[in-house]
Amino acid sequence: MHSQALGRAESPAQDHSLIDKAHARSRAFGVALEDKPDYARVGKGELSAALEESRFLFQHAVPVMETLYEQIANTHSMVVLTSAQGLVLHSKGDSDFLEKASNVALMPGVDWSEQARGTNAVGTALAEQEAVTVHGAQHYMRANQALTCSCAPIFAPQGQLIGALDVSGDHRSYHQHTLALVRMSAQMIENQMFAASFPKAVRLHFHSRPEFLGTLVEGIAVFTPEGRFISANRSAQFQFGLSVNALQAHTFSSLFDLPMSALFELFSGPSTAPRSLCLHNGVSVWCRTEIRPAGPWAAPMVAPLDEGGASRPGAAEPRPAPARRPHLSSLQYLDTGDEQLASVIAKLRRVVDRDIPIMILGETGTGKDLLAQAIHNDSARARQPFVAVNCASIPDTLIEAELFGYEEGAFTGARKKGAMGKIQQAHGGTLFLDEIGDMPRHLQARLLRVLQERRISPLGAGKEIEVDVTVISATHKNLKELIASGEFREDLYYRLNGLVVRLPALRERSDFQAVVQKVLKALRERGQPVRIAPEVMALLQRYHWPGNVRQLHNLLRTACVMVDEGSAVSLEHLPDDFLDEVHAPPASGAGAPLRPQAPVAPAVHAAAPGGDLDEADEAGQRLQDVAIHAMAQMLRLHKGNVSAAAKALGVSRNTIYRKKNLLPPDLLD
Ligand SMILES: Nc1ncnc2c1ncn2[C@@H]1O[C@H](COP(=O)(O)OP(=O)(O)OP(=O)(O)O)[C@@H](O)[C@H]1O
Repeated sequence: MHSQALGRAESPAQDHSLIDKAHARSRAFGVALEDKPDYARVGKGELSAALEESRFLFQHAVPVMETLYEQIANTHSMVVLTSAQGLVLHSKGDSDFLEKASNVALMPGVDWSEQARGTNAVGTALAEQEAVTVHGAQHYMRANQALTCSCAPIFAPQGQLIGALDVSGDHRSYHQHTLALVRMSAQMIENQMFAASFPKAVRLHFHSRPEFLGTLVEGIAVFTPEGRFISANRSAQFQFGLSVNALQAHTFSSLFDLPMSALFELFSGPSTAPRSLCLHNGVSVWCRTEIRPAGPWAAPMVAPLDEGGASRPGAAEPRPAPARRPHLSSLQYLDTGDEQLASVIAKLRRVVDRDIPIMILGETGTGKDLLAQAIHNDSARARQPFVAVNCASIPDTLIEAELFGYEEGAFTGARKKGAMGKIQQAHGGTLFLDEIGDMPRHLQARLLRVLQERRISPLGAGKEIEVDVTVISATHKNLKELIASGEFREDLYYRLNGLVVRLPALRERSDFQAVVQKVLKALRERGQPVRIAPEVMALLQRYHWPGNVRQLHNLLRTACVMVDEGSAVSLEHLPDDFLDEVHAPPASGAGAPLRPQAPVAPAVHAAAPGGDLDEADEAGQRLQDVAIHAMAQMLRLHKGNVSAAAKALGVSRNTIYRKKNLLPPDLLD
């Protein structure tokens, strides 16, 4: 589209309240209406630092700016790229429309924040995080009223504001479509940055109309190969009806009501035709995906710029992402000063690489999965696969195929070429059997045979396949009780419990503050603020944390999102439901939400002093009834969506799956 084809109008249809708000901010900043134009540029060092910080944006924005400029050439306008602070990083075009005194106004190094220049498209778009045109007299400073400017903010693939794209020109050259053009160009930059990020992630392209796949308006969402949400572009956020922050609590299966394995299955054939899927809100979309190998998925932020601001040859090529971050995945990382945990870690270190099966016990969210990964990463098998199977979340009817795999035609609906089971996938590495207490009885014998004979026979296969796996299992259940009731095989139990370790609940740990700091550090690595006010720490320390570290992690993540950059997390940033729970008087039989000041022993079947075991059992039963009732209510509210119900309750999905036998059968999706 050439500029001549753009429609003209006298002035933009503008949301006046937005301009009024910007004027009020400008007054509060003390910007003077009549200030003489002063377009002093920041020093060379400061500009280089800003360019360095924005190098990823710069690399992807410059080519788009060229194209945009071709479309507005001869309109006495310039295309301008700024940082998130409103500092001009790059501009393209002829500044002859500017008065002599101000012909450097749009040059790199000039600050166009609202604080510096009052209401203007760049400053106001950044402040409002919204695309805006500021035309003629709408500018706060008289010196800028000869301009018409349209600007759109630009967001990084991880969701944070990183800059703005602007077209500024003589106010007489105003075109009503300039803002749309700028908005589309900003989106193009965002999509290109998105495409260059998360190289190893599973990337899903989708739109309700198949002809829009591959265009600027398609939704793109990326997930880890295990199905954890990583990020989504603007269109995807719009289609999900959720912001990128809200999406952090989701997984592929909670957004598409399908397990990740079904997606792999759907796109496993040679056809690249789009397939129809249904979003969690009931909207049907057409999807395309490229299944990539599992592996590290974080985005490299590409190579640095040289002095002149140009990217180095080949700089757009992503550097290979580092392998796993060692501090996040080793036993050493988990040791933060709690004595019980230190002794667990010391025992584990002795058995790593000794081919001794390890069993991890602990409440939900205490970090059993993380510990299993750490054991694997500290072992000689670290470069081989780590394959986790959650026995509680796979329906009984599928667990056999999931674990042992199947051959072509093994059962109705079996995939054409058959499928490799998880045990075989773990060959050479570690098989982590999470929630082993939920393994159906009839499969326990088969599993035992695999562990004894180190061979598997996939469903429908005549032959056996050798497998070499080291096994780690985990459960929150009392396996001895399950053995007594005949639900768990004793011989399998003894096969699995070479070394049994128990992870302490968060409320029992003496290193609570260190755990909080570690979780905050992990959040900071995703660009979020980290300080925490002392009264918040005191409150957190007194809470009883039924969901353990997972609950703490979720709470801090939400709180950090609420906080302005540089400020500390204070009480007002904590979610209302958490504060309600903390401040509610303890319901009879439901236990107090705050833990006693002194560390407590695990409360399993502990009779109160002077009380008898029956009373404790009764209280435990009442507690269980309350929990089941709450789960059923939440599941009803969320139409059987286990992830959404678990999130609303602040528990893990496993906690709900574990109670599935006690819940009305039609409630689980
Ligand atoms: N020591 C820790 N430091 C930081 N984060 C942790 C720690 N332990 C657990 N977490 C975090 O808490 C969450 C739950 O951990 P994990 O899945 O390992 O628990 P789990 O005991 O296996 O839970 P479940 O029994 O419900 O499967 C994860 O987000 C994990 O990263």
